[in-house]
Amino acid sequence: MPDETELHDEPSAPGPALAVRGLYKAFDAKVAVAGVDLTVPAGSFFGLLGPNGAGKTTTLSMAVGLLRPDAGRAWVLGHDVWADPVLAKAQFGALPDGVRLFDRLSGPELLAYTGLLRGMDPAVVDQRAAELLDVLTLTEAGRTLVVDYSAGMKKKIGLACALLHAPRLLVLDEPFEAVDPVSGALIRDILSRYVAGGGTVVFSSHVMEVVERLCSHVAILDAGTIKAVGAVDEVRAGRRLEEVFVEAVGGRTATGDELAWL
Ligand SMILES: Nc1ncnc2c1ncn2[C@@H]1O[C@H](COP(=O)(O)OP(=O)(O)OP(=O)(O)O)[C@@H](O)[C@H]1O
Repeated sequence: MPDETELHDEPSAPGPALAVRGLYKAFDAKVAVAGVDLTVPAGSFFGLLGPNGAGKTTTLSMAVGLLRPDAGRAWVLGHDVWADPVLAKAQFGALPDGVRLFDRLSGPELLAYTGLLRGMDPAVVDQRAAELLDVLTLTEAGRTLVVDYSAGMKKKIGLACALLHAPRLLVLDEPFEAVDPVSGALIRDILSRYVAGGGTVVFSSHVMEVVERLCSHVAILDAGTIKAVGAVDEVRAGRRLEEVFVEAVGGRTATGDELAWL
């Protein structure tokens, strides 16, 4: 584990939307995140790419205050996520991994509950909830409990909860996973408009095309460390992002001899 004194300086004002310094997390002997520094500029569309098990979920969970790091710090719009959690958490909306939701509620109930927890005016919550359910095609689900939603519907209601209080930063773990192509296109549109309007999005993915199409900035994470980071064009340096990714994470190619029994 790195010594806290080795950490880089705190991000200076006017700060980035999200900054993490020296994030480190081990689960017993397994080091999941091995000292990650990231600076997400305000107004950027930032993709965190990495193969399975790279540490994306662990990094984002620590960045939004859902998982306590063994070392390191995180700031949202200048507010320390661990020292000043109430203020920091008011600044962003998060879609956590596995969509940890109060799923014994219907979609409208979950949105109402989320809005009231955030101290929002009930009339505003009702109006925004109806609009979000409509735009995300969840109105038809009616009183169905979220626990009985499909995986893609759970992603969408989780996204609706993250958007409800109109935060300036969204931190989304695999927002496109399990959603159908129509919903995927819809979510891309919503997020693109949100960024065009001055918001900042950070999301994790393994889908290169989505990151290449949407993002202004990218970080490639592998084995708990950042292998490349910067504006997408800088990281790509004239190549396809997939090539850079495979090179960065040491991709393996099939020789044709594997699984000969299959
Ligand atoms: N609660 C936990 N207990 C033990 N090990 C964990 C725990 N959470 C994560 N890990 C381990 O930490 C490593 C990083 O996991 P993480 O979920 O952050 O990766 P990821 O990049 O999000 O992967 P994926 O793309 O497959 O979702 C993995 O080796 C995983 O097994």
